[in-house]
Amino acid sequence: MELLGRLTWVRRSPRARLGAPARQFSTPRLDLALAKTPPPASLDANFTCFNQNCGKTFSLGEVRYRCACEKNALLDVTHDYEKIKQAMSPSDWRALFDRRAGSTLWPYGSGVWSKKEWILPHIDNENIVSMFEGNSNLFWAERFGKTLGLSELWIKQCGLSHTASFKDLGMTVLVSQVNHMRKTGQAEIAAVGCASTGDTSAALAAYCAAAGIPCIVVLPRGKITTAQLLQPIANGAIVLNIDTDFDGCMKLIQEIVGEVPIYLANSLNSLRIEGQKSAALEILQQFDWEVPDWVVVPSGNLGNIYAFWKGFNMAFELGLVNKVPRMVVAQAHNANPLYRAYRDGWTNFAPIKAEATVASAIQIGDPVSIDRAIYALNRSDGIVEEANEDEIMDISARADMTGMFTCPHTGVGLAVVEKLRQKGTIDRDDRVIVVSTAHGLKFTQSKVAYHEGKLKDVISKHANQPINLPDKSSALIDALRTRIKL
Ligand SMILES: Cc1ncc(COP(=O)(O)O)c(C=O)c1O
Ligand SMILES: N[C@@H](CCOP(=O)(O)O)C(=O)O
Repeated sequence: MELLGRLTWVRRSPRARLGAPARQFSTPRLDLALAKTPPPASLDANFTCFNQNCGKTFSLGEVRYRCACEKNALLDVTHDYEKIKQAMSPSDWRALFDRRAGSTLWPYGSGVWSKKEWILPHIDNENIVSMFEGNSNLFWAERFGKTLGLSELWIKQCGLSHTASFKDLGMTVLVSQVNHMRKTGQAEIAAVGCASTGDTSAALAAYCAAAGIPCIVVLPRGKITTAQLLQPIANGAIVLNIDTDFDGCMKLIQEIVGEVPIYLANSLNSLRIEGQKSAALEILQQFDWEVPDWVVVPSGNLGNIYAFWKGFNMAFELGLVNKVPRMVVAQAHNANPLYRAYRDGWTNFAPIKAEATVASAIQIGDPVSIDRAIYALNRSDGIVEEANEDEIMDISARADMTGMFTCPHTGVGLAVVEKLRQKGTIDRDDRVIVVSTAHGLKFTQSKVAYHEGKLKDVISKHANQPINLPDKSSALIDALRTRIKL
């Protein structure tokens, strides 16, 4: 059945304006009933060992984060691609996802649950914990792109979300599965817990509060922002401040979930990946299923780069697109274990002691998803690049002066794009997506310090200080004359 539909929220890409043919759509809207299409009964998903030679599988109803094999490998949520292909044609899947996203059809309006069949097909809709996550803005940074010599620089604003970071995407899936397991008696789970640099904890606290499930967050004391600390406090989570760094917190949470019935919510748990991969499918939808050339992801624990690749690759394997983009991991120089391994030709990966960085959420030296990240980079002709503190804050300030309000992690991504453009790795007309992983309003401390010229290792070349004046119009005009031609 060929389905026709009007994409109500696809932007006409610059290529269309530049004369390249953009796909024309018919005007009739898809039948509303289509969007409510129940998942084909045969679709399901399982945990599978990430080690390709193992083959062990486990029910998603099990409390399990790693395989039982001798490698104790991570897991991956796997779907039966043949059954998905048999269920509907690629064009029908595209049309179904397009019709649902952004609608008020529970739970399908969510950017994640509009792809339910590709994420958690088995879960009862009433057990889904969703706050309309996803459907984030894909912003054409036309003016700033020109300063970098790019005609198609786009920002996927995953930080425009319920808790102001991309973590909501994975958390809706994980907390929904926990809710489902508790409601169906599949497992005794007293609470859900995570270690965090501040965004995972914020997302977990919000979704647990929405579900009425107890939440525990383990945080590196003094190393997260005020906004990040306030979120789990406000959502009623048990907030444990530990005198260590994130890597120390990650070690602790893994120890306690092995001893008491607390369910682990870090992206070591592959359920998180399933939700986060939906942002890749959204990018394809927003470009009318055209595949971008580059996707740049600021990275720390390395779950998100794999999630994005997995989303693009699922669409490719299932015939909805004809390729995957080149993936780029962007790291802060002060927390760059993957960059070091890449620079040394993948000969050896060694955890490091991550140093303080303005990109505080990626101050991670011992990433749990190292194998996943390398797997994704090897299958997308991927690149790893880094940016130092001055490069991060300088380009953040330049981007902000074109209307953005970047978090420092977005700054890492932009700085890496600038480097790759300057090297000629990225061409002028390549379509480049930088994933903005959080909202700048969660990270104001570093921005304030930048404009006050108080950041270590940073020259505030674009500092913009407020002018304090008496309440006299003449004083204001005099001050303005020093700034603009009147
Ligand atoms: C704002 C922000 N950006 C980027 C990242 C990196 O994502 P990942 O840990 O999946 O590499 C994180 C968390 O780790 C984050 O909180
Ligand atoms: N930046 C993350 C660190 C943990 O990453 P996760 O993928 O394990 O959740 C955070 O915000 O805590």
